[in-house]
Amino acid sequence: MDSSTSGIRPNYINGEWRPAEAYSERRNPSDLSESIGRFAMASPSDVADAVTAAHQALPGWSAETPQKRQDILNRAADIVIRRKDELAVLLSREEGKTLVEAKAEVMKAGETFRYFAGEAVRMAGASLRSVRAGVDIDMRREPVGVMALITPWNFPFSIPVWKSAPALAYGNCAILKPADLTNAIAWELAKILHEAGVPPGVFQLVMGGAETGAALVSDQGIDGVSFTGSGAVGRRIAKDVVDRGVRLQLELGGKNPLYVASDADMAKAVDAVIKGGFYSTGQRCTASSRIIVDAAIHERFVEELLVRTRALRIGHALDPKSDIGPLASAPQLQRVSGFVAEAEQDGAERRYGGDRLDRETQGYFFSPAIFTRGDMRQIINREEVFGPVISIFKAQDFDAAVRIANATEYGLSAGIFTSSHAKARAFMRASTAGMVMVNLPTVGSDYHVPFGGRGASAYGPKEMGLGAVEFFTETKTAYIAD
Ligand SMILES: NC(=O)C1=CN([C@@H]2O[C@H](COP(=O)(O)OP(=O)(O)OC[C@H]3O[C@@H](n4cnc5c(N)ncnc54)[C@H](OP(=O)(O)O)[C@@H]3O)[C@@H](O)[C@H]2O)C=CC1
Ligand SMILES: CCCCCC(=O)O
Repeated sequence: MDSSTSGIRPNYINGEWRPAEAYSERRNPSDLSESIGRFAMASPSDVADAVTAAHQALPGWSAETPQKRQDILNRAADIVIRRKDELAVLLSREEGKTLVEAKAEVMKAGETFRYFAGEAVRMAGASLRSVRAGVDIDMRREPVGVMALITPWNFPFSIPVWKSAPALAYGNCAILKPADLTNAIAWELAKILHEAGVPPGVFQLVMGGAETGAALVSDQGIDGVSFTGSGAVGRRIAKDVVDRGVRLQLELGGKNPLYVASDADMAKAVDAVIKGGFYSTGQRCTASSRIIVDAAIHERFVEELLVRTRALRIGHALDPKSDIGPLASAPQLQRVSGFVAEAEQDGAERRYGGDRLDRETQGYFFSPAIFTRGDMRQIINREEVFGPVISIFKAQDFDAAVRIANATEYGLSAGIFTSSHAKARAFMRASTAGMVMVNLPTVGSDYHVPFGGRGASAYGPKEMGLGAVEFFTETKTAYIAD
């Protein structure tokens, strides 16, 4: 499958591995001396060929039995589970998350394939009586068509699977354009689906940068786009596709609050902030970035958080002693460092961290940053940092905490730590987020329920679970009289 002459991993178009002269190379963010590999950059004509191949495959695939689709997705799940250790090592080497986090991501991808394998035979409609005599109604679901899947680098295996599995389960054809930072693990996904027996043109991989993504989105043969990434790019894609009547699903950023009430279990709340704010090097759309703490416990909370944060081990993602790996890239390091500098200029008090770290290998290592004196006028509390940086607010009471929590254009995830069920229920009702966590970190989600946000965090149907069928199928209602 490799282009033997150059060792460049080829694209996967119409069931064949297609080489290209242009390539990009990825280096391990934990150890820049190590190359992860070289990956072919798909040209606009490669993208056009993929869209043509998808349309050629669509009639057969959409008419395929649900059993056949289920079998292929179950085989993909089997391969993922069988290869989970090597896939996790590759993911950790390429993206920089620790091996523990990489294994969790790979397992979640395998479970997602298994879930949507089952969904293939549960593509349910409804039969109803009409309000008119002698008329029956049949409502059924049908595939949308050729779907462009555009994914970010921070969950470079599970997000492509989150999109590919339902797309295929419901009879669509899918063309994946992964982030250029993380082609290696996406290439393995193409290999897995090829081995699982996906027919030519049903699933395809076109690697490349923003220009490859733009060529795919703007192709007139695309029937739907599922995008996960930054708000800026999502809005650009929306401008391009909505006028064309192309179906669109955007999963964007977050500025997620975690409220620690005075009756919270302090140790659990501190642990949740560490996991939600700093693990995965803070590079999660669901990361806890605004921590709101009741005034009565504010200083005790900050002190306990500082003790735990100082003990964190920042290092090579594959080192079992590392709690936190490097940032994913040089631009990420520059971006996060810039936010730290701005925060201090905006009046936030830097209590810990926020600096680039040297380690035995050259990498993008960065110390988790803790700011107090949080204020919504500070840029760090309005824009997504996408790094291990948290800002702590002091709240005088519950209502003040809810106001701060909701004071954002985003609405992805929000959390509360409290021992009061009444307070938890009140927060769940008052939150403007699409997902609310009670006594849990703001990160983490189950694969069988809808995932997604509101406001600037999303557009269109939710992903995953019962949400996926709304995006990856069209309903058709038939009225039948004798
Ligand atoms: N809501 C959610 O579920 C999640 C949201 N995110 C968000 O993603 C962001 C980080 O990921 P990141 O990859 O940097 O996001 P980007 O928006 O930069 O990129 C996302 C994807 O879009 C591609 N792309 C870039 N420009 C265009 C374009 N003009 N047309 C089509 N495709 C394009 C990128 O390609 P390339 O990278 O090759 O340039 C990449 O594959 C954060 O904001 C984070 O919050 C991340 C995970 C989950
Ligand atoms: C897989 C994409 C988003 C995952 C959200 C989370 O686990 O926090």
